[in-house]
Amino acid sequence: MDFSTKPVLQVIQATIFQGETPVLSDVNFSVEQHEFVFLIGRTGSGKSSLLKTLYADLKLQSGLAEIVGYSLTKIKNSEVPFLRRKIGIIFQDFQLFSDRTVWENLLFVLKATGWTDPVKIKERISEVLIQVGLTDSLQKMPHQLSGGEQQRVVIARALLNKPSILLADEPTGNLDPDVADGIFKLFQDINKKGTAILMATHNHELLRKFPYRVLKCEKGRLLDSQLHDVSFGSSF
Ligand SMILES: Nc1ncnc2c1ncn2[C@@H]1O[C@H](COP(=O)(O)OP(=O)(O)OP(=O)(O)O)[C@@H](O)[C@H]1O
Repeated sequence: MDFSTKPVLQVIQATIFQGETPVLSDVNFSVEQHEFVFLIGRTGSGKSSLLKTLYADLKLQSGLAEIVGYSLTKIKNSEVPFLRRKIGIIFQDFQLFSDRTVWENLLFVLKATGWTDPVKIKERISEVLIQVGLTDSLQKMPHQLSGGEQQRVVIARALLNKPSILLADEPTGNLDPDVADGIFKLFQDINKKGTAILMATHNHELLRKFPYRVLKCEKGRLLDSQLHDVSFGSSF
């Protein structure tokens, strides 16, 4: 366990680009260990571009950013897989291998990230499936699971390497409201156990119900509810 008080993520004077086009400028924020932060903004305002920059899918071309101990300015391509082991990434569309069982989907990630001991592999897969409340689904194919169950497997997969932060892009977007509530509660449980969470969402209900800190992409800037009056009325 990391007992330091260093932020898990820090961005200083960054510009977020899509190709040559700046999407967000003068981006400054940090996320502390154990924090839960919402990322909001209208469609096309730059939420996904920011998240993609944070997991090194888009290059940080200007400014500084450090996440889970890696500098995004200096990171080499060969280091990106190691960075992603310490970040859990969760998207709206589930992206499980449709031709593999739950067990095989999880096993694939562990093997790809250097796990070799069969006993430890079995143990870790059981642990994450217990954590997401899916203990009976090991041998099921993704199509045999509901949308909410599939999203739980995706979350289990993101937890395998005990990440310090989860980056989630609209993780409840495709789900029925009741199912979405269950998934959100799971994120809260994970956060309570010490993993920071940065979650992009369009879900007004969540913002009203849970007074977590909010970062808002607006007109090419990133506003922070700790510093600015961030409105999240009806249009974001
Ligand atoms: N692959 C891409 N190539 C070029 N431009 C892109 C690409 N993806 C997104 N953009 C542009 O970058 C800007 C920010 O898009 P982004 O996807 O980050 O917004 P968003 O806030 O995540 O939107 P949404 O809520 O719809 O997911 C938009 O103008 C978009 O058109």
